[in-house]
Amino acid sequence: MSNANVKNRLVGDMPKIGIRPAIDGRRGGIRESLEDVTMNMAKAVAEMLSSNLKHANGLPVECVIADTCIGGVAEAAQTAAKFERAGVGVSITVTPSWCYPLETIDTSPHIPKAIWGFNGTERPGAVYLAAANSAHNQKGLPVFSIYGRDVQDMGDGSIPDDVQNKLIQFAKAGLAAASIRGKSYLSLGSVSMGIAGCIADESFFQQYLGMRNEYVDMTEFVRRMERGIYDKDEFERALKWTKENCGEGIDVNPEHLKRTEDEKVQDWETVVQMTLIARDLMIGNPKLAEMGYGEEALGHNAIAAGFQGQRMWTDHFPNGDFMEAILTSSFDWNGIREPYVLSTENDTLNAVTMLFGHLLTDAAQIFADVRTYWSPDAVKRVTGSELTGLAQNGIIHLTNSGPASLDGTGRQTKDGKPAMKPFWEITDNEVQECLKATAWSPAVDFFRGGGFSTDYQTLGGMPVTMARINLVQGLGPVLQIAEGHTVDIPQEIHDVLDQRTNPTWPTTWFVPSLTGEGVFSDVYSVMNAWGSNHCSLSYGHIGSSLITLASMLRIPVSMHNVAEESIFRPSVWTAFGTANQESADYRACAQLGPLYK
Ligand SMILES: C[C@H](O)[C@@H](O)[C@@H](O)C(=O)CO
Ligand SMILES: [Mn+2]
Repeated sequence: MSNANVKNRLVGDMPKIGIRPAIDGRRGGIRESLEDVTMNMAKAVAEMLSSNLKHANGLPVECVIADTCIGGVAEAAQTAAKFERAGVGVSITVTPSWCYPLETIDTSPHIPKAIWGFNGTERPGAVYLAAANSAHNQKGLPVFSIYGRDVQDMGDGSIPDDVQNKLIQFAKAGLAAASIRGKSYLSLGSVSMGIAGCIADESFFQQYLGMRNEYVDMTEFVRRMERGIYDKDEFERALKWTKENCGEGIDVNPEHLKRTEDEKVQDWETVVQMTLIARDLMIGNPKLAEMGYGEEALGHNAIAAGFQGQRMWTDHFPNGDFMEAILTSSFDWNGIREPYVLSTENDTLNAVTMLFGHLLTDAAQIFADVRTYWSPDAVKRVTGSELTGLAQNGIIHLTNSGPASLDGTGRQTKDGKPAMKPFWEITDNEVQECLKATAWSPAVDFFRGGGFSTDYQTLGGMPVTMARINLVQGLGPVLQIAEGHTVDIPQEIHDVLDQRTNPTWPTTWFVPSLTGEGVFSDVYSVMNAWGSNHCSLSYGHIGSSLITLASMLRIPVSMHNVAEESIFRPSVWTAFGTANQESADYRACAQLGPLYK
């Protein structure tokens, strides 16, 4: 595998989970009686988390345990220093006993925090938990409170399932926040066709995500193409792979607009070069240093990027569809690898949503235009046929204007059902199936400079979550979430609807799960309430994890269909009201303000 295509991070560079065993500091009996049981809780949590979690780049998740139990402020400070040296990004305090809250809690302002207070009664771990929660809340340092449902015996070293689930959900979201912090968003170009989501709002990136904004003009692609600033060997390999694996689809253009065969040959070379160049711009490439381009070799430390494309680029050059589709997929000519987060039309807000989804699921995301709500009546009128099954209440046509990750074909499987998986679970055979399910159609009239769009139909039956961050003046960022499923519809219906829309683009038919309440009372209302033209689609029902991450970053959730019992936010949220959680969420986020302000 080429060095260039590995996201060049080592285990040591990844944020760690810091585990803090807190203890009653009284010597002469109490502390001594608790040392082992407390440290063993820390070890059990570390073991459980590192065996259940990986970073999205495939590296193992490491836990760092405090050198001693924390009985007072001196040990709390020693632990904070150790964690800082070790690069801890998330902290979990565990205890089976009473301890002194203000002296033992983690007071670092930027690290997401949780406390597991053992549900036992020999020593009052839950009393500590409640007192520590109140200390955190009084100090404006939100903490996730974890308290098992059933009483355990003091000597019971196991972690109950409900506690495990909360620890995992908290740790995964906390690691996502910590992995984003300090990275860049790279705008390749600027605002596409007046789409507001393309505005890189620096305060949002800096204060809510802890990120930098980087900008490269699209002329940089021209410079690197014309001067050959890319790995030529890799280019030859990539082009060969592309010719062998990326079959050309139908050319639906009228004769006078069709690109000639010679132009198409040239276009393939251009789009493959663009793919190499965009990746190098994001993460750098040591090969470029060998070629004498030391500055270019470094890249922009970008964990996410977007390509403006339309219109300045696409009016003249081949479009970015191949580049966006391949980079956001879990494989290319170098083999199976972590997908890149690269947004179409440089929609920065959709890129951030994709980044959340990627870091929470470890898998590729589908970037989509939220194109059309097809009611059962409208479908009947234009096709003469009825929607049935999951599709019977209408369907939402998710179809990006050209590219989408090939994982979005749904040709990977989990337990025999369509899925989008972390790259380390994907097989060579599944890669072939994704490639076979995709045709690369010559771009239509919107794209005067040519290019090849990703034409596929997502298989039905995948549980998925549609999400989107919107920015609202005076309010800041808000997150929308709709869990649901991809659906198969009869091919004759698909063909009519696809033909009427654009037969060269990827299609996902989506049905949100209806709850009977608010905007989730019908499919139309979900579409009608969507806050922008784009969404990101993640595999699985991850609304609850998205809500946990959003609460860490103080982004309120403006709509969701997640069951109340699976919502997990810092304990201070309950102080903002318990009867109406949506309203409490807005007020908690507003009061706390962005994490990195
Ligand atoms: C081809 C068109 O310009 C599309 O790119 C446009 O409809 C969009 O996707 C807008 O988000
Ligand atoms: Mn679009």
